Amino acid sequence: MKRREIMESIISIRNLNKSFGSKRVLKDINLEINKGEIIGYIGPNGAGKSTTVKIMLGLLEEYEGEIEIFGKNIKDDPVKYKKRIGYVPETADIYDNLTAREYLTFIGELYGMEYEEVDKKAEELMELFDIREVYDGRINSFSKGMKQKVIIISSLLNDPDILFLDEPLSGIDANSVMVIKEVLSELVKQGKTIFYSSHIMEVVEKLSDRIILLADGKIVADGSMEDLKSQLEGSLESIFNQLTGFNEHSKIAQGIVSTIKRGAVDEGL
Ligand SMILES: Nc1ncnc2c1ncn2[C@@H]1O[C@H](COP(=O)(O)OP(=O)(O)OP(=O)(O)O)[C@@H](O)[C@H]1O
Repeated sequence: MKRREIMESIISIRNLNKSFGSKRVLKDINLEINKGEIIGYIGPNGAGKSTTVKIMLGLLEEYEGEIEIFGKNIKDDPVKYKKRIGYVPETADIYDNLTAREYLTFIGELYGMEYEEVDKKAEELMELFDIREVYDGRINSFSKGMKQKVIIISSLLNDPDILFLDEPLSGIDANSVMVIKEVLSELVKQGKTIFYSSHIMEVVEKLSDRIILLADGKIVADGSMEDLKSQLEGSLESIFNQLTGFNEHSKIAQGIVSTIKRGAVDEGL
């Protein structure tokens, strides 16, 4: 633990189990997350990462086990804790027909902020994220990265204590990625907690002070990058491969390439 002297649990997950029909998706998840941690939550496609996040956000209500956020069971008061969290979903249903100003002020007002206050804050954040010129443009005319920036801004308007980020940098250019990484590190220094889910291992490795690896609904690793490296060798990508038992990338790639070639007409161009 780098920065904190006293550990204060901010998210506590106990014996979490979740099934969709007969399929068990989360199997006995236990996690204590402390204030000020930046958690890299990783795992193969379908491991159960989004499901865990959706349960914590109160978007999926049927599950077994207990979840406490800010020291209270989320089922006891399913509304209050949400005012103190921000969420950047993997795919967002953003109101495309609105302008960024309309959308962001609407979100701010949902959090109970005054229109003038949220309007000013949103405009300043648009400026800082280098998209001020489209504040009054309709979101459906934005590029993927511009939309993603609007979603990130919307998640920060209420100055959340916990930020859940699901693949937040997708579509964002390299300069803005540097800014956002810096913002996240700064927020953590101020005591915010960040739950960061991504498949981009380089970013997770650099950003997170604790990495949790989920495979087939179970936690298979939980520790700092140094902890993981003391048990296994290589980069986070290679540790990920080792812990998920994956060593067939060349064979699979060759299979894909030879399948692509099959049956295609060679025009001899
Ligand atoms: N609403 C649903 N109904 C049925 N099955 C679901 C539902 N949502 C998720 N699942 C299943 O639960 C499993 C975990 O899905 P989840 O989206 O949590 O994985 P993930 O780790 O976030 O994957 P990815 O990295 O691809 O985003 C998958 O097998 C998925 O098919």
